[in-house]
Amino acid sequence: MELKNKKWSQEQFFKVREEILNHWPTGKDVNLEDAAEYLKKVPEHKSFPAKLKKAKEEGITLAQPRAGVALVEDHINLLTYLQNEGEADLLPSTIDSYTRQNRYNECEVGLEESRKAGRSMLNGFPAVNHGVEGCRRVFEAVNLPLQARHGTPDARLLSEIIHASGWTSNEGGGISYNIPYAKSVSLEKTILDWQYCDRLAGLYEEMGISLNREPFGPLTGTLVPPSVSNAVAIIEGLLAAEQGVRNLTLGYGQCGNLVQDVAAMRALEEQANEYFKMYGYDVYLTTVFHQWMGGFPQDESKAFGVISWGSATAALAGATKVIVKTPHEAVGIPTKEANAAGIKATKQTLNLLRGQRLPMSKELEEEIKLIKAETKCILDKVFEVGNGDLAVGAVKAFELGILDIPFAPSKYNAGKILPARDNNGAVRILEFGNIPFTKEIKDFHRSLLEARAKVENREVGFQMVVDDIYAVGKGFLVGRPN
Ligand SMILES: CC[C@H]1O[C@@H](n2cnc3c(N)ncnc32)[C@H](O)[C@@H]1O
Repeated sequence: MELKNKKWSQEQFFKVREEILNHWPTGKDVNLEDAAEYLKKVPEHKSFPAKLKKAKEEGITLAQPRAGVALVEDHINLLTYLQNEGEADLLPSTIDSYTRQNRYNECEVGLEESRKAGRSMLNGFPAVNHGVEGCRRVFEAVNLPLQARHGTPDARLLSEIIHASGWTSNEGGGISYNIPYAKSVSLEKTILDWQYCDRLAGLYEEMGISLNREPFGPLTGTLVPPSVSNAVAIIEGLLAAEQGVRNLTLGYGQCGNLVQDVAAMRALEEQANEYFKMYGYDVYLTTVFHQWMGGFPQDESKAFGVISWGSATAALAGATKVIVKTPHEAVGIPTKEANAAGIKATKQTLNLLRGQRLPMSKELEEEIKLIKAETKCILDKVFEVGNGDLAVGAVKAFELGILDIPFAPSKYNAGKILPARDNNGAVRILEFGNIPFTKEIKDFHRSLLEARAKVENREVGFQMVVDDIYAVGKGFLVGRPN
């Protein structure tokens, strides 16, 4: 099928659907009419769109952890603990790495090993192998909305199964679940495959069932400049809207400087809404702020400092939702206790800051303007190289380095862009590659990096990037020279 940013016909969709439901035996248990009936019975308090809308109207920030283990019963115990002890507002099921690569055979092995070992031998919940039956058991056991969180380039079967199971939100996108997650999967394929996932959500919308879609905002989560991640978020939002998605959460990964992070969230929401309006999409938009996605301190007390700073920033930015980290972030998959502790620390901070927003200031206003201007430079070029087609333009933009994500593993990513922090810790750009910013914007970034270099009595250069990558793990924001 030729890639273009056009809503799939039902014929196109059902033709592909026949094939993907055969990718694993559990696919045969997915029945659209049965799924629609099941979804129509989802109560408000277990619907992602409903709960997000309520939070946005009340001006509060919801807390959502990541969590996933191999066996259904253990996963139910984990989610129930995070709901009752952790006081989570929304629940995930973080899907395991084999499922993300469609390696369902390995999931079977991991499930068997988990039963034998009495603990999870997978790094997440293998939803495809558990199928609708297992995923519905999870959904019926909890009392909060449930979302699939993963990193799956081809999530077509996974999306069919989780939505048929009452899970009213799905994370991911054709760019955001490819470039940071895969090495050699073509963008044409993943953008097409995610058009399928969005068209599925659109189909349910047409049946009167609202489902939430959440592109993965942070991307590599390593010093990603706000305008770069905002551009990708808006592109994925527009691609989803074209397939009939009506309820979107666009996201951003914390960089660490308060004014820049609040500006990024404000710019994202305002600019995304401008584009939805410009292209005539009726989208209900909410936002998600991811607590620091880079290297974490090993020390758990210091980790709580990072978690609380991310929570405070999310609240002051007025994010609809914040994704929670845990004090085990530096070591691996958290215990349920550590996961719950991360949520409770987050909610304590959110509650202390309830109703507060970072006041407008000259600094904040300028940062919002800068991020919007940069994002517009990128999006204008994406449309141009795609001759007006956003899907084609996105693929071309990566080929030309117009879209370029720092430290991404994908061979389709140019990898020429190099970020570094300025003296206040805001993420700026040291090497632009082919990112199409104006000379004025490039000079502005350079001047800020020169100012830092002067303070640190060193040259602007790659060592700053290296120092910044390790800084937070060492307890600082800016990687100062020794
Ligand atoms: C996007 C990466 C984030 O997802 C987290 N993560 C990945 N798998 C799991 C998991 N199974 N349980 C809890 N957190 C998880 C990981 O710690 C990191 O913060």
